[in-house]
Amino acid sequence: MQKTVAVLGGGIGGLSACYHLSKNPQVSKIVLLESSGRFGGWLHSTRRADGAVFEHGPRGLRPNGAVGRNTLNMVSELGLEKEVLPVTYDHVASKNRFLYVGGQLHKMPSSLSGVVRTVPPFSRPLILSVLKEMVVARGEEEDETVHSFVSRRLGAELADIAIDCLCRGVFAGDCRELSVRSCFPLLFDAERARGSIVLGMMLGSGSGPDVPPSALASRAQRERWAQWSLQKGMQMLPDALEEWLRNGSHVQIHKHTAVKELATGGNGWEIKMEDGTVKADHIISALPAHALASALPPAAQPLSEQLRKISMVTVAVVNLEYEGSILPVIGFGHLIPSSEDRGVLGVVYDSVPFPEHNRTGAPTTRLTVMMGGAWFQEVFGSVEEVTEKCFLDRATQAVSSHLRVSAQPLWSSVAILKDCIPQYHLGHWKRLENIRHYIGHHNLPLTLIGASYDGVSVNDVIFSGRKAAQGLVGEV
Ligand SMILES: C=Cc1c2[nH]c(c1C)Cc1[nH]c(c(CCC(=O)O)c1C)Cc1[nH]c(c(C)c1CCC(=O)O)Cc1[nH]c(c(C)c1C=C)C2
Repeated sequence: MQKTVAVLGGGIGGLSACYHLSKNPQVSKIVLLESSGRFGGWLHSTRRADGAVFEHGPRGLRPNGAVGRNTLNMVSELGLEKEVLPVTYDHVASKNRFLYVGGQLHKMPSSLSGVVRTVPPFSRPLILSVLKEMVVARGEEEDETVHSFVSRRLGAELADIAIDCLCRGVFAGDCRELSVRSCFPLLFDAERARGSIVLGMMLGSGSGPDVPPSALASRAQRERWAQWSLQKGMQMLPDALEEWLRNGSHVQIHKHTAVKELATGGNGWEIKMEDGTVKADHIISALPAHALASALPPAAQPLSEQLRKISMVTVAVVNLEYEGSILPVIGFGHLIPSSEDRGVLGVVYDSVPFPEHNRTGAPTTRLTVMMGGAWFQEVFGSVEEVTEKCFLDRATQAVSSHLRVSAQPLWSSVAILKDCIPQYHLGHWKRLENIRHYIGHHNLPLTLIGASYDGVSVNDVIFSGRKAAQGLVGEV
């Protein structure tokens, strides 16, 4: 029998699920419901008439691993190959990353000599921590915070500075609360399998899903791409997916359609919106966990309770454009540990990896300052009350003190990404186990995808959409 699948949420995960469902002959109808007026979620680019492109959310994607190959395969199938802007590992934006500690920028070691010497802000050569790591006893806990795990294995200094920064760059989160098991499963598994992160990384600790590479993904590997973007910004990807879905005969696309309530009925669902009801045999939810919790029926209260425990943080993203080449250093950008400044997380030097996104004509420098995250409320107060001007002032202050830039920006934009990154706090794995057990035990025709569960990167989210769509084969 042919079935109807409803996909809730038109971010990149929901679009990816629809794309793969549209190739599944067992699915006769796909209904995509998006509450806002646009698809793509946090993938959002401003394209100015003079050719300049500014990213308000994720910028370069990584090509590595099964999930990275999977995204490039999709890019290729969507006909976007010619739009790809690769950045290789030997590019200066891949080699040079900085930390802002003690009022100064410090280049992170990127070669062997940087690992064997003492390189500030660290007080001893990194090689000593690495060698010692191999003999530290295996942890016994089911989960541990990222900070505690790294302090135990590599020392407090690396945890306080490097890992604190990394967690701010990836999760905009606090490494003292984030779970190593869920945020860095490769590190956790390496310790479990080999007793050491270093040995685990060298020897490998298991294989990922099998995703054969397209010609584009093979090219990325051959040419050693570290990251890539698209000519007119990352938003080209959801735009191309939307076009693909609009050309499909059995996909119904709805924008401005918020889901109010979900009710189970017969073997499927009744999805109540402001102006009508849709019936579906199966739901793929690409909504953030807390948004799904609010729509679930009262009978599913234990599930809603678990979903609500997956918290989110808000990031203020300020894009700045300056006249000329104003950077005192060249690289990917710099991160700031929470001990130095709790509110400003980092600065990305966008024009270094992607000069193609600069306006045509005279040279410019494009920067993005990221603020808030896990410290948003503490530093800036309530998201409803804080003004865009406050973020713009704080961002230009940070650029002038960290990069010694006294010029005023030519152009700026402030975006407040409310609840944009889920936080996999200590015990996240157990919450996922409870959630999946509830869904299985109650035979709910419901699949959860998106950043709230098994990985926050764009590649992870796209892959979760594919897995959900393919997992329905034989089931719907
Ligand atoms: C809106 C802000 C975001 C911040 N992190 C993410 C977003 C969308 C998500 C994210 N960023 C990175 C990853 C890792 C995996 C990947 O797919 O690339 C994820 C899930 C990488 C990254 N982005 C920045 C940094 C410093 C890193 C760490 C790794 C690296 O050095 O390449 C830029 C950056 N992103 C955020 C901040 C605060 C920041 C600071 C410069 C938050």
